[in-house]
Amino acid sequence: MIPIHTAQTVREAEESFFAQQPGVDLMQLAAEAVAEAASKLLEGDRTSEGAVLVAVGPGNNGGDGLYAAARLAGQGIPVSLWLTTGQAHPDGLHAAREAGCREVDALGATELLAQASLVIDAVLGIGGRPGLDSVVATFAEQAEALAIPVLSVDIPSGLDPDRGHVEQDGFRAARTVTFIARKPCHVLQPAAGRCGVVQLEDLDVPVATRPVALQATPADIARLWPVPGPTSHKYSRGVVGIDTGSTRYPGAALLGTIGALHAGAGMIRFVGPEVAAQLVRTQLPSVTHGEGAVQAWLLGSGWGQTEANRDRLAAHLGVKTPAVIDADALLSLPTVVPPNTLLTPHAGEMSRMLGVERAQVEADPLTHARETAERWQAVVLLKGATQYVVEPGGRVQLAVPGPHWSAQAGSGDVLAGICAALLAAGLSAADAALLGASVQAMAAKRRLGPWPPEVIAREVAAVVGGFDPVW
Ligand SMILES: NC(=O)C1=CN([C@@H]2O[C@H](COP(=O)(O)OP(=O)(O)OC[C@H]3O[C@@H](n4cnc5c(N)ncnc54)[C@H](O)[C@@H]3O)[C@@H](O)[C@H]2O)[C@@H](O)CC1
Ligand SMILES: [K+]
Repeated sequence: MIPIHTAQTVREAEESFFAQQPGVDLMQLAAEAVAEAASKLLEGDRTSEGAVLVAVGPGNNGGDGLYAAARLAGQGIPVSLWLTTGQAHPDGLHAAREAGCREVDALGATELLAQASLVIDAVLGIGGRPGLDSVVATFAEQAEALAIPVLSVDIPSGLDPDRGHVEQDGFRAARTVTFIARKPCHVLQPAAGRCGVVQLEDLDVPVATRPVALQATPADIARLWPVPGPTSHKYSRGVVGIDTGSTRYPGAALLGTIGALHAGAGMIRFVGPEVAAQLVRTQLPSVTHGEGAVQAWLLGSGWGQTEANRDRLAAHLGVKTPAVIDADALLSLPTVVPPNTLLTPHAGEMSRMLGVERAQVEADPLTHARETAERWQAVVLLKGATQYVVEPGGRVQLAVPGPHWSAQAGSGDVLAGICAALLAAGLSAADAALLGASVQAMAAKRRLGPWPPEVIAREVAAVVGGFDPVW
């Protein structure tokens, strides 16, 4: 799991490091890493005038950029500096001038762009207020329009380091070299999409504070997956009870059942409406029909918004079996849900659950996911380009990210089914959510393109097969 830290936490780590080791110059270490990354991006194209154009802001982020500029100029690479506010880190500026960097103004920077091989974005880092001055914003847009690679120092300037929300257009980096720890903007969409490849340089500065979130990696998912052993049987692997679908939406029932089956459910009992049951029967012969003991319920997908939802939900929740509650059922929740319940809303559903606008959830998903988890004392999987697993008490985990092709009808139905299979296998709701969302993303990555959700669901089985240590 990759720890994600806020700008404040990173600052505190830096301060206590300085207190203990005052002789270490972190800015030089940062600049060295930036210069090395720049050299790699240049790929030998160092001849054109203004090969590297460094946009320099007034603070230490600009300082990193200036010392990196000095290093590159020292290697004989032509480097131009644009001091975006006219102010700059004094020692860094001195070093860059000494090394032979030349200075341009805003107009000169724009003119040079067409010939530049690389832009280093050292305007603002973790000390910046979100947003860019309009001249810098225009420059960033032009760099993107001309497809000039951008190397961002610490964060693409103008982003809020602690959020995934993007206020305005700005730099779109090919690579971001960040320091000490990854910040939320590096992993939360849509901001993460502006960072390009994120390269972490920890500078040997330890961070003692609890991370704000943990980002899962494919290796974490493989390690945590409940692979069956020699004593496993269908009941021990977990029986999933599925009550999903309606006359209007029978397909949702089939998709969730396909999801559960391909994620390794030991057995499935389908108890949804007959129209959905018929569909499942013809497509999935291993699914059984009718009531019986189950280890987890899958509820809500494709119910439609009807008065009957509250009773349909209550009929299953009464027995305190763990449950995945999805889609329309999320709007009929009782005030208390059984332990190990997983709620799987997207932003629109979460906004209705909380009685706020969808835009508010999208602008600050984490706060709203936390509020949802606290209100129902249940684990929440907030679906979207970034998939947040939030527990009551505040622990936040982020699923392995996947391609944006998955933003399609039916993905959520499949995902709920995958999570239900994991819940039935005995995982906690948080692990079921993290593994479920991650494995679907990993499957979508293997099947890149606009494949329908049931195809991605079948690919899940292939991904899970790779987790088996025996074969
Ligand atoms: N804290 C750390 O761990 C380390 C920090 N380093 C660098 O230092 C950076 C942080 O430096 P600073 O704290 O000086 O902050 P920044 O360099 O990010 O920006 C602060 C400066 O920009 C001005 N400013 C803020 N928002 C603005 C806006 N929207 N438009 C125009 N000007 C604005 C402020 O008045 C201030 O002068 C990091 O991002 C990183 O690049 C590295 O040198 C190494 C380690
Ligand atoms: K920057």
